[in-house]
Amino acid sequence: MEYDNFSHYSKRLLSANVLGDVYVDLSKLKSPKSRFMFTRDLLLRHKMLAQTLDIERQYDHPNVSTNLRDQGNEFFKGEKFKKAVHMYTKCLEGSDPNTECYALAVANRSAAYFYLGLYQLSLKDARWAMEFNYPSNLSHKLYERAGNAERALGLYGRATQSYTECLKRMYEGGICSDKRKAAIAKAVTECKELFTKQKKSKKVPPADEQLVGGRNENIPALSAFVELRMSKNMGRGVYATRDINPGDVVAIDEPYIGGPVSHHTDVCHYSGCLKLNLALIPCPKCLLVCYCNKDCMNKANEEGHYLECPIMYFIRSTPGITKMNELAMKWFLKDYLKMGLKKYCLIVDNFSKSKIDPQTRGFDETGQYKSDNFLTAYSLDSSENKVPIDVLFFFNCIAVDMLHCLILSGFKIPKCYIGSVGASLVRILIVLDLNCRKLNVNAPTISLQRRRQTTLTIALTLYPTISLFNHSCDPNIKRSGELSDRIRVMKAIQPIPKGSQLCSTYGIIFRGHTKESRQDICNKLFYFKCYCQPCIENWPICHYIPNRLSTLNILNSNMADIVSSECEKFVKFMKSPKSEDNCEHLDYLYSFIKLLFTNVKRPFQLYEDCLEIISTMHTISSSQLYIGVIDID
Ligand SMILES: C[S@@+](CC[C@H](N)C(=O)[O-])C[C@H]1O[C@@H](n2cnc3c(N)ncnc32)[C@H](O)[C@@H]1O
Repeated sequence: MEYDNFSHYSKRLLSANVLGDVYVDLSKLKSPKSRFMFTRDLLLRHKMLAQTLDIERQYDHPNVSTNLRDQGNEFFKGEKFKKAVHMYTKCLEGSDPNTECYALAVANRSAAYFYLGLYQLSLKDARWAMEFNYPSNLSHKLYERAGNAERALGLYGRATQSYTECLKRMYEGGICSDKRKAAIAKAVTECKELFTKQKKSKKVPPADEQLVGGRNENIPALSAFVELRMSKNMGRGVYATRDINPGDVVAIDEPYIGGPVSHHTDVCHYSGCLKLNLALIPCPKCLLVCYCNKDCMNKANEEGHYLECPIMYFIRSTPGITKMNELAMKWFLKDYLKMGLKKYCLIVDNFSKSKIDPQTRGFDETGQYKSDNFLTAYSLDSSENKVPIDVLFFFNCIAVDMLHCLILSGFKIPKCYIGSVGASLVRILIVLDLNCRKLNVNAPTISLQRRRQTTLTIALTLYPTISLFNHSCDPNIKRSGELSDRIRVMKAIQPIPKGSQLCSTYGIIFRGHTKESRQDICNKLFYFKCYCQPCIENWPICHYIPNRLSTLNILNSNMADIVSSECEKFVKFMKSPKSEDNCEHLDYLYSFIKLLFTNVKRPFQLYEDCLEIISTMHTISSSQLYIGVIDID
């Protein structure tokens, strides 16, 4: 099963001999609220919920921590930096983060990392130490170290700021020699110069992308050249109202909610930021979420982190996909704070009672579909009635567990609202599961290889407008631009004639998987039978795709010679070394794919090759960005 610890709740019920009835009873209940309350009663009755939020955290005696740190210091003096890091880490594992010893050990480890040449780790620890109880009269040392690490990483803008802060603190403390101050002042000047030089040599960033034809009147994140239409097999979908060309921008969407995909990822936890940053600072209370800076931290608190903070540890121990559970709680708290409990419950209750029109789902009363609107996100596909009963029960249990912890932490919720909030959490979990976790092909990503074949998802993000696109195993639109950006730009990668549907891929394309395995994936992950062209026509996979022109695949015999000579040119193009200038190549590739689109029957190998090159060229490598992004603008 693809959810972690899926049998967490069912196993315990099974041992109490009640599980068999549970699924039957649950499936008889028609309203989400009654299902939630049923599950809650069950878990309470079988004492499966936490009694208290007190964590029995045993710290070492302060003497033990100090001793470990001293041992680390000895290794450090002897220039045995690896051993020093090991000792400081041991000290940190047993120390109370509220003590000076903890802050000193983090700071010392930062120094050891620096000497090992592990500048990113050194920087991270220096920033962490600043957030804890590091003696303020010594704080200039941390800023100097941060500056040194940033300088070594080529982050001259950040280094200038750190050295300047160091100098300021040296003067305030009045303890450093003039010689030391002069050295730091020199570092400030040098980094400033390097930063100016670096800025000048940086390539001009790509121009801001614009939606082709401007914004859509009713769906502002989509192009004016598309509209929503219903189809029997796919429900709602996005269709072209004019011919759309490869390279045209068809959607620019912002996430409704988002968070790092794992706590090991260097991504800011604040939903409105989600930037990569090698020197994130932790929330000083829970230490479990990290931010770029105080500004992001404050904004996240305004959106509800202060309410989830006391239960962060417990959410992290819930089964399922912890990061998704976290995101669900974050989503609820954000909207609870925006609307207040009464209004929130009224809205979610009305939603669950009303008959949903599949065509206008997610549009507001003024006829707008906006990605920043609660009901737009809340009404995204949740495959009503298709989610298996065991999965539905599992999500209900998680929602019960999380809400129970929230209440234990002091969150006030009148009894009459428990069912509404709980049921809304279940819906949020399912919407997130289907539209952001499994559909993470659109999520912010970094490349692990220069050619971007392998990427790593760094954040879970819910894009309400992009979620309107149906899936095709032969997508004609794809994400483009910087892959790590939280703002997602979708571009056409093939010609899309007026009246055709715009489809992205949910992660599978026909070239790599047989029809059976594609259908299997769509069914298992998204609960639908795929009705895209390659599935209906059973297109062959990769090595069976025709790679020669013949009377069988030339659609227009008058064009045969031109197509044939252009194909020869394209083969030469593929073999030739490429310059860095993508734009120059893209114009050529767009014209070639358009020629094949109208004249050759698909699938055809050169068409598929051209398509792949276009998709790759539309995205910007972020391997450099992983470092560069944290420098100042
Ligand atoms: C993210 S939503 C896409 C928008 C959705 N059609 C709507 O009405 O809002 C995903 C759902 O669309 C439908 N869908 C998407 N691609 C499909 C395909 N290739 N074949 C059949 N149904 C599809 C399935 O019902 C799936 O659960």
